[in-house]
Amino acid sequence: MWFLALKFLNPPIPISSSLGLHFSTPPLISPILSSIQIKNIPMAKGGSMESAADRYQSTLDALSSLITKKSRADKSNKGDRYDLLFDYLKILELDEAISQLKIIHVAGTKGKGSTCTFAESILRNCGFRTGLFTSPHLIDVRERFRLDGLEISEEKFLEYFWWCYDRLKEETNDDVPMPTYFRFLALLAFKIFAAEQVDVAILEVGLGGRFDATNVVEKPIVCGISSLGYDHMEILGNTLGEIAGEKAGIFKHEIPAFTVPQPDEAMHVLEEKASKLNVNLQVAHPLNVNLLNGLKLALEGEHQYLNAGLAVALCSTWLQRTGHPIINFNQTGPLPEPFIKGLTTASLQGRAQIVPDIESPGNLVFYLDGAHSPESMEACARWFSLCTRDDNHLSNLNYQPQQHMDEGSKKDTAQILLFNCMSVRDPQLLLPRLMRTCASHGVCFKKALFVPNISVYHKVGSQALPTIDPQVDLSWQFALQRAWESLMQSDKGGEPSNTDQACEEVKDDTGMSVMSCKNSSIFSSLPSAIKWLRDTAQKDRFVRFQVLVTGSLHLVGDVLRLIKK
Ligand SMILES: Nc1ncnc2c1ncn2[C@@H]1O[C@H](COP(=O)(O)OP(=O)(O)OP(=O)(O)O)[C@@H](O)[C@H]1O
Repeated sequence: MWFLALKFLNPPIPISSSLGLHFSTPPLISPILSSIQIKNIPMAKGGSMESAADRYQSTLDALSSLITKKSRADKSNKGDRYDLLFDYLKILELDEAISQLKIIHVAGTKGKGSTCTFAESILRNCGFRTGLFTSPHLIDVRERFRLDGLEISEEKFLEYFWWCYDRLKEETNDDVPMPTYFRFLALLAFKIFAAEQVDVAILEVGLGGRFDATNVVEKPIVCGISSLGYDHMEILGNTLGEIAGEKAGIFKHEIPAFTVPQPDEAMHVLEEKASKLNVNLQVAHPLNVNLLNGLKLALEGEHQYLNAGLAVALCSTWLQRTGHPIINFNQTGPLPEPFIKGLTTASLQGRAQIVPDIESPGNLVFYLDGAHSPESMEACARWFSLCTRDDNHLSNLNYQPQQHMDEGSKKDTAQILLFNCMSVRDPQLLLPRLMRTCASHGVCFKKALFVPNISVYHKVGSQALPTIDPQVDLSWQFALQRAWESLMQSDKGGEPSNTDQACEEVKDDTGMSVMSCKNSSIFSSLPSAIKWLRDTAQKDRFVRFQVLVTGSLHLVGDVLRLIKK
């Protein structure tokens, strides 16, 4: 049985504000901030003020200038000077403010973003003012900062951005250089959440845990470790135990923590680290679907029940520890109504997202999921296979498949893969998992398309698509294609290599030479691939084309930008 004292029944303990810069009702532009900000608005030629769009772009340019190749902590943290973060906190006068925030801190290999999104939605539905910091973003950097469930307004973003950026620019030097990209974003999140006086700040770790910029938090209310697996091994270590050790770096003395069921090797390390810090570490079980009163989780895929179970445990503990007691937390009693509402209405782009194409005659649907690790590839493949089996999931989207189609009949559907991954990933680990998990559910891709991303890592993009590089290097896409063709051949009992014979060199619609093979094609740009898909859907109107876009959250973001325009 749950007993939940919600905010409207029992107001939470007020969050004290000792930060001089706090404002009780945040004004649109505070006097202190606007005076700093105004000197930053660059003048256009002829003395006129910069337009809003130019101003936003110059802000993104300033942010891009912080991206360095060495912006991520390596395992030993050598040369990365974690201590600098404490200098930045002082410069920004944030050390005291952070200690006032009531934080939920989540690390993990997969499911961090989803868990944080569920937790935010639950606590917002309980009546709290929420701040959510996630990464990466798909289209606009402001997606990373949500206030009360909505991405921060452009106005507020600019205000806080320049407040932080200017102070840091003024106070940093050769010994204390400007923070790198992710560190700056984390500091900005702290600034936003402190100034906006959120009741709860939910923070997703960027990478690892121990040396992540979010880990400057000394006393969170509760910590979570989502599913552990193999990713970023060059930084975090090659074994699950080593990876778990880095993630457990977010545990704090006597602060309770939850995790999901993990492989033994990882669980042992989590338990060991927890016991050293006197942390009460508990395993949150996957959410029981029956607790949702016949509704569905807002984020699709079986793996989301793991993330939802973790979010429920984190929120229950947060409520309890901040003076809003849920007595007797157990998994069998009914869930409080705001929990159900939170879990069934949360939203996060690019994770198991289904978007019918608005430009096609009703027979082209994109299934987008930013999976990029072996375990998430499998989760993604299961989700795609299960939802392409039936069209019920489309009814929520007001999508009407072609009337004349024999709905549900396999012969009327064709599954296509649109794939790219970053070259630090191993396609030999990702593609076989994807292909074989789909095949085990009876789904075979008619064609795989390999494309380069449009977004580039060393620049933070705006809403507009960056220009496409006509001299793009496709060698990575050729490698992916060879891996795919070889996989297809070996799965059909043929020789695993020697795929080139089945391929021919052709020109794509930009005039670039690309390889077209029996089971796959390369496109030199994403718009060319989308155009091909739309033309194909137009030509074959009796077939429903179901396109799985996966391998990279950047690719997913680029596709969303193109198809949602
Ligand atoms: N519990 C899980 N187990 C396995 N895969 C998962 C799980 N949760 C999410 N995924 C997969 O990982 C992808 C990213 O999900 P999410 O953003 O929640 O995780 P993340 O840990 O924040 O990932 P990233 O490191 O990419 O930010 C999803 O699209 C899905 O394919």
